[in-house]
Amino acid sequence: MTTVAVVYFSGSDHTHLMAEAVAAGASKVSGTTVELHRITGEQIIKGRWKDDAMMEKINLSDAIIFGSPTYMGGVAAQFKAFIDAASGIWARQGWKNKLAGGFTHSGSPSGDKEGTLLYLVTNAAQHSMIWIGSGEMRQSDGTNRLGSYIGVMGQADPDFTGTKPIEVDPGDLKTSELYGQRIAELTQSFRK
Ligand SMILES: Cc1cc2nc3c(=O)[nH]c(=O)nc-3n(C[C@H](O)[C@H](O)[C@H](O)COP(=O)(O)O)c2cc1C
Repeated sequence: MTTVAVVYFSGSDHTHLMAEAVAAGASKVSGTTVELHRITGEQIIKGRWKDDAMMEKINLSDAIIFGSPTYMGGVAAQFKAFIDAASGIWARQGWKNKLAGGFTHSGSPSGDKEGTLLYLVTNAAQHSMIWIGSGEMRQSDGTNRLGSYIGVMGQADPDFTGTKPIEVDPGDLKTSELYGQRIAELTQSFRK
């Protein structure tokens, strides 16, 4: 049995929907336990993220898939606070050789999402984790429609009226699901 943790922040639920799709994909792989861990602003006190119970669970996983919306070309502050809280784990290399992946959602077509994913790669490298790319070619059914190979990208035009339901492009959801499945399968191969 292997455990895949999906750790993410989402301000207005696009990244949350992607996280659920990643989890659904990972759940398709028998012998995989999937955990969704949502970072919230309430976990940050005086600028420091703290949730010992959540961190303990994440530490026990075999793979961690990180998700954040793109805010100003990088990860959201709330997510960065979690990353900074994990620096103690970095010091003892507690995540070494766990598999890692990442996804992000933005409002603009580019929106500089690459900056977010590249930061997640850097963080994984600092932890000596093994980064897994998206692994899908662009396809006419919407799979990897944004052509991101580092990790998974999603994009939807912002609704400045605040009246429309929160939706993620079906192709981005499919890509997220395939990514979760890919990481769960690779985690099982790696742990054999
Ligand atoms: C503080 C802030 C900064 C943002 N910066 C960017 C950005 O740099 N590029 C972009 O395309 N969208 C940007 N957006 C839009 C978000 O990426 C977009 O709304 C995304 O879907 C939010 O994901 P969520 O629903 O999971 O919170 C920003 C939104 C906020 C609130």
